[in-house]
Amino acid sequence: MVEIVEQELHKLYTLVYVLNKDKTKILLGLKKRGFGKGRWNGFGGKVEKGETIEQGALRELKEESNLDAKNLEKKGVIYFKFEGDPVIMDVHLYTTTDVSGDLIETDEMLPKWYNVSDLPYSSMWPDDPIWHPWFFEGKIFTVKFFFKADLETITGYKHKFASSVSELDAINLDS
Ligand SMILES: CNc1ncnc2c1ncn2[C@@H]1O[C@H](COP(=O)(O)OP(=O)(O)OP(=O)(O)O)[C@@H](O)[C@H]1O
Repeated sequence: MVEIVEQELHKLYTLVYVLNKDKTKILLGLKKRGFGKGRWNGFGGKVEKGETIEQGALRELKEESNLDAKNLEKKGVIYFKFEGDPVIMDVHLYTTTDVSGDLIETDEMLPKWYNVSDLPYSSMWPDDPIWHPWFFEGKIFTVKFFFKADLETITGYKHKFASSVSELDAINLDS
């Protein structure tokens, strides 16, 4: 018997959520082109060769909003698997309340501050309302979402919480 195993290829991405000091507001950007066009999201993108994930997160934040972050706090890893696509997106999630520079609209993003209690979920990724409660409660987590090829329908997810960031890498969602 031949067992067919689908190869999984992982690609590294970053996602940065900028919050105000009292964490009542979040800076989102309306994606103007490419993957996720028309959706409000944090700032981020692919990690490039030769940079650390954190360097990639800082670079994407700067490229997409013109902001510099003083420090980034890691909050989790979110995996996305789309039906029929062997690539798994490994999205490393960071947050900061400490940014400097002038916020600008860029080719990629139209930025806007939102009240945390009033986010535009109908124009955001459908996974956001699932993991946002964990994020806003300050939890550290890892989660894997399974999407249909329509990039819209979630067929399932599995998640685990970590007690510290250093624990994150060791989490196996399949055990
Ligand atoms: C499926 N559900 C999802 N839910 C929440 N966030 C999601 C997401 N899927 C992708 N994301 C984020 O969207 C950005 C895409 O990045 P993306 O534009 O592709 O990368 P990058 O800027 O390098 O691209 P180009 O320079 O245009 O090639 C990146 O932050 C990534 O973490």
